[in-house]
Amino acid sequence: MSNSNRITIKKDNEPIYDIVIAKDYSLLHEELKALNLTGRKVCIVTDSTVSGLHLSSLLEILKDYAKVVETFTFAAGEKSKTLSTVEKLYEKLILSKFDRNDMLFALGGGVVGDLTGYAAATYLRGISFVQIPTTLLACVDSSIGGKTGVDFNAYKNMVGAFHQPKLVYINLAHLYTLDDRQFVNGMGEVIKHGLIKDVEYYRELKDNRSLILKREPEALRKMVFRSCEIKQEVVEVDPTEKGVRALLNFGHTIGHSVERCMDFKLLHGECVSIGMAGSAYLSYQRGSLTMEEFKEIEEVISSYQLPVALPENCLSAEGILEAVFHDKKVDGDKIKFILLKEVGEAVMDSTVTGEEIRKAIDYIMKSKNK
Ligand SMILES: NC(=O)c1ccc[n+]([C@@H]2O[C@H](COP(=O)([O-])OP(=O)(O)OC[C@H]3O[C@@H](n4cnc5c(N)ncnc54)[C@H](O)[C@@H]3O)[C@@H](O)[C@H]2O)c1
Ligand SMILES: O=C(O)C(=O)C[C@@H](O)[C@H](O)[C@H](O)COP(=O)(O)O
Ligand SMILES: [Zn+2]
Repeated sequence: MSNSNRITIKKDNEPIYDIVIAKDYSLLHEELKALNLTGRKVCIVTDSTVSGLHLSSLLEILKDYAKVVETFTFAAGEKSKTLSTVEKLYEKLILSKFDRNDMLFALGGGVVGDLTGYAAATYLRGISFVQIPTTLLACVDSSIGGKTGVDFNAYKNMVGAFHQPKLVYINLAHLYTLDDRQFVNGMGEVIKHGLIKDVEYYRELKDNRSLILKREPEALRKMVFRSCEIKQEVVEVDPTEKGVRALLNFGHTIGHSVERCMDFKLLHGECVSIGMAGSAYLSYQRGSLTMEEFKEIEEVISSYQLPVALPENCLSAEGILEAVFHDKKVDGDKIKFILLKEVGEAVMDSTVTGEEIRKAIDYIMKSKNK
């Protein structure tokens, strides 16, 4: 794995933005100079938890580069990822007279990043934004690739836009204030990367579990770097999800539905983990995975203390199936379902029937968390 600390995301071979992976904020200064914020206003958007932990250090740095530094803080959690929070942010930007040359900084997890990106995509028909992800999930997944948006009527990411950041700056020090549940939540997306794209990486995740769970600095840096590379490989080829980008949705069709049906009491990475177990079951039923491979996937997910089964007696299979057909992968009366062709290679399949998905849901309802 690379010792580099930079990944450049390109479009048609032209660089569009960098992901910088650092142990602190020391590399941010050069990046801010390059963004040329002189005379500009910036607004740091963050949530109520991150603001108490990490806002002041970023604020102090930005004050040296921008004319005005505003902050906008909203209540932490998925339930804030709505148009009404975006409206409050628009109000703040209008009152502070933000113009098209001013910039937003998303400091937080995927909720902050998705919401800030959407506000940036739509305010004045589009202003620039920077991603400073502070959860593992946001570092390896949501801050990269320009998918922005909010939930609507509790349906996930129903309103959104593709809008690429100017920079993704990962300060790995932030990952040490995450509690264990939030840390392993991000491992759901990391394991997904191995399963869909890189069997060797999946095996490393299996073998290096104790170092990763301890957040040993070099193991963490390497893992974040490799996951960012995998996300890069996919989003560069297909930035607006016309094709292969859909593979990043492995586990999400069922996962998003579980998130909604659980009223967001389970976290995104936890629901994706349950969804991956269901989708791996379907891949096994279709004959592309052996029983041993399928069981190993469940074991690897469980070994990170992530769920592979639904909590007992709390959901109806019908309700989950109904919400599956409202997710964004519906194409007429078909659903673009992501299966594993083999461990380390995902494939999109539009022939998966409602009956098959129902069987997978029944499986994750009846199976037990290990
Ligand atoms: N755009 C994309 O490509 C993409 C990809 C994956 C997930 N997502 C979205 O991302 C969201 C999930 O992201 P998330 O798991 O980061 O959730 P989140 O943003 O809600 O963060 C999780 C919790 O951790 C807290 N937190 C954040 N950083 C912290 C830190 N350094 N120390 C202590 N606490 C911290 C937050 O306050 C929050 O309570 C979902 O809405 C999901 O749909 C988007
Ligand atoms: O970047 C992508 O593309 C992904 O699908 C990454 C997912 O992990 C992420 O949860 C994404 O927000 C889901 O996209 P959606 O289009 O199904 O809402
Ligand atoms: Zn996801």
